[in-house]
Amino acid sequence: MAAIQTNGLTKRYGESVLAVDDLDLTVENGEIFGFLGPNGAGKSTTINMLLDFVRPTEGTATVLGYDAQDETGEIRERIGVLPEGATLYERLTAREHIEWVADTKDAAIDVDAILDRVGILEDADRAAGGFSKGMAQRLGLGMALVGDPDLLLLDEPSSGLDPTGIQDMRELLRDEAESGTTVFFSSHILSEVEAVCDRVGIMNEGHLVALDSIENLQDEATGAVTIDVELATPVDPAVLDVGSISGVQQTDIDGDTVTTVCDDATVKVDVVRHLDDRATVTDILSTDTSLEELFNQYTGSTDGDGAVESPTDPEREQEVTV
Ligand SMILES: Nc1ncnc2c1ncn2[C@@H]1O[C@H](COP(=O)(O)OP(=O)(O)OP(=O)(O)O)[C@@H](O)[C@H]1O
Repeated sequence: MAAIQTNGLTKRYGESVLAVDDLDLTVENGEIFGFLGPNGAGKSTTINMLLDFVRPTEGTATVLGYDAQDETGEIRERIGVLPEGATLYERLTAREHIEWVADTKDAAIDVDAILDRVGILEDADRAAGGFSKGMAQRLGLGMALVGDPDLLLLDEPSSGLDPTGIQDMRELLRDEAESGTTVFFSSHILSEVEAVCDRVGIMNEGHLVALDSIENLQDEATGAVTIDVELATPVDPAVLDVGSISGVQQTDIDGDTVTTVCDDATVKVDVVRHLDDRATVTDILSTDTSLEELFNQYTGSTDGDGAVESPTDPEREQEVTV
C-alpha cells in the first residue's frame, strides 16, 4: 500500500482555472518526497485535496490506503499536517496548542519532548500571539508531530524559518523518515529539496512534469554541460583538436586547463578519452546539472526567478493567523 496515491486527480476553479490536471502520483511508504513547482503550479490544491479541504472535480486519492474523501477520520488520526497558512490561537500557549492537537487525536504525548524537538521548549508557556513567524512555524511543525504520525504532509515547511531553523527542520525530517514516517512536503526552496528528498515531483501549470529521484533526473537532463580537464603540461590547441569531437559546442584552453562545453552529459566521456590520447590528463572537474537547472528545464523557466526563492523572502513567509 502506497502512502499517497492519486488517480486522475483534477481540480477546476470555475471555467478558466485548471489548478490540477489529471494527476497520477504515487508516494511510497517511508520516502521523503519533495513536491516542487512555481507559484500557482497546483501544489497546495493537491495537498488540500488529499486533506479533503478541497473536493476534486474528477479523480480519486488515497492516503495511507484510505479514501481521501470518504475516510477522512481514519486519515486524520494517522497523519501530521502543516497546512499553508496554519492557524494558531492568540491566547493559547505553545503547550496548549500541542495538548489541543493531542486531545483531538486522542494521543498520549510528552509535550516537552515535542516542543524541544522543534526548538521552542523555552517558550512553552508563552501565548502564541507573541510568536514570530519562525516560532509559529516551529509550533505548527510540533503540532504535526503529535501522535507519531505515519505520514507528514507539510506545505512549505521552511516558510518563515531562518537558516538554523531550516537546518533543524531538515534534520527532523530525516529523523522522521528514519523512524519509518513518510514525509511529503511542498517547497520552493530547491536546496532544501535537494538536501533531503529521495524523490521529487515537479508540478507546472497543474501537470506533473517530472517524477523521479534527483539523481535520475540529473542523468536524464538535457542541455549543455561543462567539463574542465587539467593536463600535466600545456599542449598546443591544434594538437588537442577538441573541436573535432562530435557534440562539443565550445572550447577554451587556458594553460594546462581545457574547458569544454558539451551538448549533453554523454559527450564528456568522449572529451576525456580524446584528450587522454593526445596528452596526460591529471584531473577532471565536472558538475552535475543542479536541481535548479532541472527545475527550469521542466517548468520552462529561463532564469528560475519565479521558482527559486529565498527562505526569508517576505512574500513567501506564511500568513500565520495568531
Ligand atoms: N480557491 C481558489 N479559487 C480560484 N482559484 C484558485 C483557488 N485556489 C487556487 N486557485 C488557483 O489554482 C492554481 C493553483 O494554485 P495553488 O495554490 O494550488 O498553487 P501552488 O503551486 O500551491 O502555488 P504557490 O506556490 O503560490 O502556493 C492557481 O492558478 C491559483 O490561482
